[in-house]
Formats: sequence, C-alpha cells, structure tokens
Amino acid sequence: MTAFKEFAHVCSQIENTSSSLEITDMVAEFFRIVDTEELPVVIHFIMGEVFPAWSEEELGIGKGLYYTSLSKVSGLSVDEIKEIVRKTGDIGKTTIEVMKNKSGDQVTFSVFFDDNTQLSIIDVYEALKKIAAINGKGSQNIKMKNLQYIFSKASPQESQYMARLVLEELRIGVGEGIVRDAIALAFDVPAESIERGFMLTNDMGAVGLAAKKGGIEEVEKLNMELNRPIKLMLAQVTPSIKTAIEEMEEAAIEWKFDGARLQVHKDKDKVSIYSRKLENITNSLPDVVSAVKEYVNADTAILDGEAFAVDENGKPKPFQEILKRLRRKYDIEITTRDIPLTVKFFDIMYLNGDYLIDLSLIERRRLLGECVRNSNSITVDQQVVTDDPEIGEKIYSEAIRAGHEGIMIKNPQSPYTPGKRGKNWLKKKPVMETLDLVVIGGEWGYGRRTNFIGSYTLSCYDPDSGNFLPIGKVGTGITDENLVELTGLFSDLIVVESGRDLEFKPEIVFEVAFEEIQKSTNYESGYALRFPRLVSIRDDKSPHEADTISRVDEIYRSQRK
Ligand SMILES: Nc1ncnc2c1ncn2[C@@H]1O[C@H](COP(=O)(O)OP(=O)(O)OP(=O)(O)O)[C@@H](O)[C@H]1O
Repeated sequence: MTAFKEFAHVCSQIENTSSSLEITDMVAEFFRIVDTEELPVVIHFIMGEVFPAWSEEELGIGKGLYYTSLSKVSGLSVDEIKEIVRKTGDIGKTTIEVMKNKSGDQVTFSVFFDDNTQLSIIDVYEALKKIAAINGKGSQNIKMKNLQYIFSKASPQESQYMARLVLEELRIGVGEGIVRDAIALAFDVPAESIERGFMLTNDMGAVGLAAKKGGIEEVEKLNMELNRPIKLMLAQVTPSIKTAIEEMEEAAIEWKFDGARLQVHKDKDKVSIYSRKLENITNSLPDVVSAVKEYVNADTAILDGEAFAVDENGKPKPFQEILKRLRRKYDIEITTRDIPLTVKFFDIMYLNGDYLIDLSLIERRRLLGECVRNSNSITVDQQVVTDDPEIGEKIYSEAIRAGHEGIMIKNPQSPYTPGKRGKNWLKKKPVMETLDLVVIGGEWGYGRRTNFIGSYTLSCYDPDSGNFLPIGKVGTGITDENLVELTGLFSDLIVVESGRDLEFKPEIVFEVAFEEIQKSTNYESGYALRFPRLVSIRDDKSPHEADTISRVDEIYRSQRK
C-alpha cells in the first residue's frame, strides 16, 4: 500500500521541476513502484481526476461545499476564506493558511490526526468514492462530514494536494501526453500503442494497468467497451469543396448539422450518452434515451451523431439552446418539452459484438442504415457519394439555406480513427473565420459595467507545452444579458485578482470572430486578433480542444495568399 503522503510528495517535486522529460521520468518511476491495484487510481489522480469524466460517478464537491467545510473546521467565516483564496490564488495554499489561522503558528489538522495512521492512496480513493455515492436529502451535509473526516487525517502537505484534487484543480502540469510517455517508459511499451489504447478506451488508468500486467501484448488487446466512450473522430477545415472532392476522387457528402455531438451506447436496455467532451450526459436526455431504445434495432451498438433542435419554421435553434439541454440537471422534463431534440446519426463504431472502426465508411453506413429505423426524433443522416464538385456545391447551398453549418466531405474508404483530426473528414463552412479560444484572464469594466467583467483575455492552446498562449482581448459582442451570466460564471474561476486585472482558471472556451490575424509582440502567441467579437460560448469544448497555435499560424498564412 502506498501512502497518500508519497503521492503528495511526488506532486510537489513535479511542481518544482520544469523539464517535461524529468517530469516524465518521475511519473514513470512512481508508476513503477505503486502496487498493481493502485496504479489506475494513481494515474487518474496525477492527471487531476478522481473519476474519469465519462464515468457515472461524480464527486459533487463544489467550491461552496468545500469552503463551508473549511469554515466549520477552522472557525473562520466563508468570506474570510474566500479572501485568503484571492490572496494566495490557490486552494491548496489556502487550506494550509486557514488551518494556521485556526491554531496560531502550528498547523494541526484535527483531533483525529494520529501519526500512526497513514492515509493510503486507496483510503483516499475509497473515501471519495463513498462521498460520490451520497445522494438525496441532506446529502450536502453528509458529504461535508465525510470530507472533514478525511481532511482531519491528512498532514498539511497531503491536505494541500487533496484539496486541489477534490476541487479538480490539481494542475501540476501532468496531462495525457506525459502520462502516455510515462506509462510507455515504466513498462517498456511503445508510446503509439499506449496512445491507441487510450483513443479506444479513453481511460489512461485501464491502459496503464494493461501495460503493467502484460506489456505490449496486453495493451494491444484493449478495445472499446460499452458504456465507456471512445475518442471522437474529428475533421479538418477545407477551403474549397472542389479541391477536397478532387483529392478524394470520390467523396461522401453530408450536411454539417448545427448542433452538438453525441456518442450513444446501447447496451441492451441500458442507453448511455456522451457529449463532445465525452462526459456522461445521459440523465439530461431522457427523450433521446427512449428514442434509441425504440428505434435502434440492435442488441448492442455504439453510434456517433449530432443533436439539434428546430424552431417552428424548421430552422435550427441557436447552439446555446441545445447546450441548455445538455447541461441540464433540474427541470429536465420542462426543457425536454420546450426544446425537443432531433438526432442525426452519421456513424457506427460497434454493433452486436463486432468492432467496426476498421471497416470503410461506406460499409459502416450500410450497417448504420440497417439498424436505425428513421423516426421524428432520430434518423440516419443522408449521404451522397459523388466525384462531382458541382453536386458538392449544391448540397452545400441546401445545407446553408436550411440554416445548418455547411457540409462534411468524407473519404468513403476511410476507417473511423478515434481522436484523430485527419484528412479523411473535411468540413466546409461559410468564410466567417472563427477561433475557439480559452479565456485565461479578464478585467473589471468601467462606467455602466463597473461591477461586471467587461473584457476577456483569450488564448490559444499549445499542445507541446500544454500552455495557453495569449492572443488578444474581447469585449465586443457581449450583450447585457451575457455580461451578467459571464460575470457569474467567471467569478468562480478567479485565480488571482490585482486591481482591475483578473486571472482565471483556464476552463471556458469562447468562439470568437475577427477581421484578421496580425503578427504582434504584445502577446506571447506572437499574434493578435484584429476586431475580435464574441460569437458563442463553447460549453461543449474543453480547453484542450480549443484551437491551437498552429491553427492560428495556418489562418495567418492563408490570409497572405
Ligand atoms: N454529418 C456530420 N458528420 C460529422 N460531424 C458532424 C456532422 N454534422 C455535424 N457535425 C459536427 O461537426 C463537427 C465536425 O467538425 P470537428 O470534428 O472539427 O469538430 P469541432 O472541433 O467541434 O468543430 P466545429 O466547431 O466545426 O463544430 C463534429 O464534431 C460534429 O459535432
């Protein structure tokens, strides 16, 4: 059994190291020394998650509950605690600080603390699992008691990392890339095999376990499983329908529906639905669940599709309306009635025990057509296979006229490649170029907007370093209604506040339109946006799925042509 203290120690060492190679070595060494049954937990913990996003288990510990627990233990008020968070900019440091306040200089965590009882990693995991399972009436109070109990057993260093872990703010700079390389190094398995395993299982814990148990052989055996989402296949932008079709020689054209991506798993009577971020959103979509039960004629299946809603004229409703459905936790019946969804399925990855991703698109579509019975709420998306760019253009105009986003141009012979943004799926949308950028900072407004956050600092993602690189600020396009909503949303994400300037936890993605991208020395990305304007809040994207610095570079260069 490895002590949680060891985990906290490794975290703090990692935080004091800047070279990612050295970090990978440390992580690999830790993976090597922990027991087999501890490994999956350690892998998730080190990436800052208690349960993977797709799991039905949810910790349900928000900032409010955490602050109240701290307040109860320390005797400080919640406002006093918030003030310390603002000053330290870190929930871990705050936890220590608060405890110090409680007992003068000496950091004592509780009456329960006893040097002989060592909290193991598994103890922490089991305790958090128990907290996650608490539901129903009075659950917040019971969660809080349990939380206080595990904190009471932790030393200062442990409690610091525990706090960050339970609030999903561990952020020690260990992401999927480092974990993949560390597993490869620790158990001598090629990184590509680890990557493949991860794309299919979406679970680094499972991949690490396989690597430790049986090396490459065991990792290669990993495959997709029902009720655990696989990574989604993604598309590249094409500037021209004509070149796209000509390059593919023959192309499968589909409408690009203006909605939200869904991955649907049917496991006999059980249906699970995952979002673009691969979060389990089954509970918000009872209508889709029953439609799948009724109209998908398969014992077991994994399907890929897009959900959208239409208004009385048959035009798609704004994307924000659909998001209201996806993130809904309460009043589900009312929103289901007010915003009925239509799902268009366009792919199938698994059917009645057969893995289909290596089949050609055409073959998969045939099987999809055979198992989905078209109805009002779910249908198989229409597809035209052609080598004629004019037909492509025509379908594009129809899709735009119908109020959808454009078209997808897919290679009919291509396999389904989870997690890849390759050349086999291309998307064509109208020219208005937008970027999905991560908000990392902001500024309190002036005049009428004094108590609101009036401008937001945008950044693009650099997958190599894992950093978010600033590229500009946006204040235009924010309506009064938005202003209130956004201020509420971002108030919870403030990490540092100095004067008017705010720094946020990188969590929210803005879709931003702009006139042009310019070279600039003002921002770390080396670029700046001219006339940026907020178009939408991309709740369906996580920061790591935002546009990258190379995409920015690509647009910059295409402007010069
Ligand atoms: N027929 C279709 N086939 C594939 N994807 C479709 C289709 N209709 C709509 N879509 C949506 O278009 C997206 C394809 O573009 P991409 O893979 O680049 O995703 P994205 O990063 O979410 O981009 P975007 O912002 O353009 O939706 C899918 O994620 C899906 O949500």
